[in-house]
Amino acid sequence: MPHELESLARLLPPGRVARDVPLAPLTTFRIGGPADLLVRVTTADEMVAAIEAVRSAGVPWTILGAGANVLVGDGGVRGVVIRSEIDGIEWVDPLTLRAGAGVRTFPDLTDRTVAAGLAGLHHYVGIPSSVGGALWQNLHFLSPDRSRTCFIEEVVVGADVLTAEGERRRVDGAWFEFGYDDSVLHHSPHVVLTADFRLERAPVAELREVVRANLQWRDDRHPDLWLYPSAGSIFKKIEGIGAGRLIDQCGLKGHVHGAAQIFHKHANIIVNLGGATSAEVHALIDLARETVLRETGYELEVEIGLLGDS
Ligand SMILES: NC(=O)C1=CN([C@@H]2O[C@H](COP(=O)(O)OP(=O)(O)OC[C@H]3O[C@@H](n4cnc5c(N)ncnc54)[C@H](OP(=O)(O)O)[C@@H]3O)[C@@H](O)[C@H]2O)C=CC1
Ligand SMILES: C=C(O[C@H]1[C@H](O)[C@@H](CO)O[C@H](OP(=O)(O)OP(=O)(O)OC[C@H]2O[C@@H](n3ccc(=O)[nH]c3=O)[C@H](O)[C@@H]2O)[C@@H]1NC(C)=O)C(=O)O
Repeated sequence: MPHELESLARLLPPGRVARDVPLAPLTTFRIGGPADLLVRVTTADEMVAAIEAVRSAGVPWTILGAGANVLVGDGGVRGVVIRSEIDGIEWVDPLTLRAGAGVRTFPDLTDRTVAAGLAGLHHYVGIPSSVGGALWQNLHFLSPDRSRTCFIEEVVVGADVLTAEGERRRVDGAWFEFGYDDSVLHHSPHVVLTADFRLERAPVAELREVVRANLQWRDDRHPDLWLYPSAGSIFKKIEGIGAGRLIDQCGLKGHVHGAAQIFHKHANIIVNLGGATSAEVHALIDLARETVLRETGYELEVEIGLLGDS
């Protein structure tokens, strides 16, 4: 191990740096080989120390949040995987919540804000994500009347980040250059340490009704992660058409390859039926892309992050 990583291991509490750690249990897909080295950080200072160590050691590194939007290759991930478990939720003022990048948007932030009668994060109930992953992908869900999509960017007012240049600084929401399934985090290796969300007062009963309806909506379409591990939508949205609808029209819904399946309720989701490999999921991705292109002319683009060696 390079000496910078030895020093990091000495700095962190015992057990937070380990070699050859299987990543499958750290993902909602439950698929993937080991990280050469896994480092778990629970504070912003530990994250900064970890990034400084991997940068000066010159080894490849990857950040993992809730592991809800990634497919890890069967060969695992070379170099260092830093799991963001940055903790802590505090009120900056009565309407502004600050949360560590490793905090779960659901259930931690939804539960806390709904109970306090604050609107803004309740839309994202039921969606697995860390705060860092939510900013990375601009977490989104349909509005209560289903007429538009709500994005987490609407409530992000600031964040503490470690920039790609190694500077720790406070940024505002605009700095993230949010788009659909997109932010500046996709394009430069900046790291989110904490984020601030500005919320609005709303009656608790009204928020609870949105929570109930959104959970019902997801339950009707999405796999229960305990029964069917998955990573949510596999392909990017095709506005007004629907990636899932195209795959469905091509007759691929329910198609099985090994232990991976194009989910029987929603064709844009691939599920792990038990012991699926990354290679099996890739085979289904290729099948869907080739079939949809041949039969409809549309090119499907993968939405999830593909980590490591397939
Ligand atoms: N709508 C839905 O039903 C679903 C939506 N999702 C979305 O997927 C995302 C899942 O989040 P999560 O599981 O936590 O992410 P993951 O653990 O899946 O990590 C995905 C990527 O997020 C980036 N990332 C994570 N934390 C940080 C951080 N602190 N700073 C910078 N980058 C970070 C990393 O990108 P890099 O490697 O480039 O550094 C990482 O590879 C959410 O945004 C959610 O919207 C997921 C499932 C279902
Ligand atoms: C699941 C995710 O995000 C979800 C998000 O939860 C919901 C609610 O906002 O809207 C999107 O789903 P979606 O179901 O609209 O996505 P698509 O797969 O493009 O489906 C569009 C439409 O196709 C139709 N459809 C879908 C699947 C199917 O098997 N058959 C079918 O006919 C449905 O009418 C559906 O409404 C996001 N998916 C994408 C790719 O943008 C994720 O990011 O992982």
